[in-house]
Order: sequence, then C-alpha cells, then structure tokens
Amino acid sequence: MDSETPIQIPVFDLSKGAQTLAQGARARAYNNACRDVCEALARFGCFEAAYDGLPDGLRDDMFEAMRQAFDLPEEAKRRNTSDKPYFGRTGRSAISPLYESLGVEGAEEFEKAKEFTQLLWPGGNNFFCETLNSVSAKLLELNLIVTKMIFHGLGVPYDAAAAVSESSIFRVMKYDAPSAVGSAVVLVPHTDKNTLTVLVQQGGVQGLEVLVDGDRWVPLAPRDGYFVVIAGEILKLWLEWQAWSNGRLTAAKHRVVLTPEKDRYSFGSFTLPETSSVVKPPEELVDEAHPPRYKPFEFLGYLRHVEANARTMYLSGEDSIDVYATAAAASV
Ligand SMILES: O=C(O)CCC(=O)C(=O)O
Ligand SMILES: [Fe+2]
Repeated sequence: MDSETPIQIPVFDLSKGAQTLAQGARARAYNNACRDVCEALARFGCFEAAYDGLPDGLRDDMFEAMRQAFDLPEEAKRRNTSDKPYFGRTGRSAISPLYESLGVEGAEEFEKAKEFTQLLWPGGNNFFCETLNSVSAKLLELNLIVTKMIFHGLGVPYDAAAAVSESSIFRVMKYDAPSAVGSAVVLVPHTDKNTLTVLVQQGGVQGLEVLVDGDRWVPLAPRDGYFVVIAGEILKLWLEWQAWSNGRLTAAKHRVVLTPEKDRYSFGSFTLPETSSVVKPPEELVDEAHPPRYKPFEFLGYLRHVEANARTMYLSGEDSIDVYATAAAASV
C-alpha cells in the first residue's frame, strides 16, 4: 500500500450484533458480522466497536471514580498487589515511568469490587465500588460478545474455546503528560498477553496507536460510544495452534503516545485463561493430521517469563509469544 494512503481501522456496530446474537446464531446478518470481525482481526488485530451497552453517564462516572483512585496516596495504591504478574498495580517502571495502572480481578463480581474498594479506601467508597462493578460487568459483556463472534466466524465450537476467556481483569490506566516538548511514547509498543482486550479512552485526549503492516502507526482517536477491541497473544496462539485461522489472526502491536498538554485516562476489560491452566489445544482437535504446533505451557509460567524479561522483550520489540511457545516453553 502507498505510504500516503490513509489507513482506516474498521468500525463495526455491535449494538445490533448483540441483539442478533440473542435471536440465534444462524441469522445471516450475524454470520456476516462475525466474518467481518474476523477479517478485521486478521488484517489489523483490532477494530472499533459502537456498542450501546455502556451508557455515557456510567462511562463518565468511571473516569471520575478512577481519578479518585489515582489521586490517593502512594501507600494506598501500593496495596493493589498480586502474586500473579500484571494482575495488580503496574507501571511507574523504568520502561514506562509516566504510566500507572491498577488491576482488579473479577471486578464484575460485587464482592471482588468491594474487596478492591476497601483495599484503597478502608472506610469504603460506595460510588467507586458500584461504578467499578457495573462498568466492568458491561465491558466484559462486550468482550464476550466479540469472543463468541470470533469463534463463530472461524467455525470453532465456542465451548471448546471458552477456556481462553475463563477469567477477567478490569484495569484503569493513567498516563502523565510528558514534560518535554513534542510527543513521547508513554506506553511502549507491545502486544497484549491475554485473550481479548476492550478499551475505553477518555474523550478529547489522543494517544492510542496501532501498528499496521509492520511500519505504520495509526492513531485510534477516542470517540464517545466507541470501544477499541484488541486481539491478544493467547487468542492468536490458540487459534493458530489449531490452524483454525490459518495463522491469519494478528495480535495488534500498540502503544500510547502523548503530547505535553494533558494527562490521559483509559480503562479496559482483559479476558484471559485461568492462570493455573495449561494452554493447549483440546484433545479432540489434535490427531496425526493435525499435530499441535506448539508445546503446551502453563499460562502463569508465560506471564512470569514476560515479567522477568520485560525490559529486553519490550525494548527489542521481540515480545511475541510464538518464541516462548515453540522454543522456550517448559513442557508440562
Ligand atoms: O491506554 C490505552 O489505551 C492502552 C492500554 C494498553 O495497551 C494496555 O493496558 O495493554
Ligand atoms: Fe495493550
């Protein structure tokens, strides 16, 4: 493609798709929508979705609630720990010093949202707790709608594939405006290590960019009522593994670039396999004609590997799961 030709990341209206889904997966419109989603993910590894399941007011409440959380003293935010890499607070690292994020596993369950809220505010914060709980449930709903569409579009039985979306993390992100003149990369280029990511960006602050064709960074401008959907490494690997997608599914490489004017906020739903699970193809899909292409590996082991090698992986741009799953994965 000519380097001057503007690249348009596909946009789908999933509000209607969600209704069609409820009416039965055979509907022709649904089949077409699923095929389009798969094509977009094959080419770009991401797309934008219009979706009416998260009211604007609730979205704005979430931005207000997360501001309250980020404004808390360091010691409160530091209580967001986890023994699993990337599950708790991340950022403020040598690689991404202007980025900070808090993670809540299973925030769509009220008890977990409450537990997290009490970690930050021992005296409680009802507004934060209720907003976190409803918003995470609504985003997860969209995440799972898209996951089903992908598997339907590729002809993969969803029940077999549900294992890749067994759990979820809701994450709130803050990026400090860089102080230097010009723009700065505040979140390094990376592919997500989970299954599927659904993001909401704060209105009016440009920042997210996705790499297309290996050499063009395409901005994804924030737009009210639109969500960014990004395919992660696990989804790519799982589908490639069984040649369901003929190796065509892309885990989009993306980054966040900011100019000095404004801090930026975003939040997202990240689905992933149970950390203790072994990522491997279902036995019924493997036979002599379809041997597994990668070694089975424990998902937690992969996350630990990424954490231990983050600096080298991210700075070299070599953060692909393929290398780990083919060569470095310990047999389980
Ligand atoms: O803030 C964003 O828009 C992107 C966040 C992101 O890429 C991530 O958390 O993996
Ligand atoms: Fe990401």
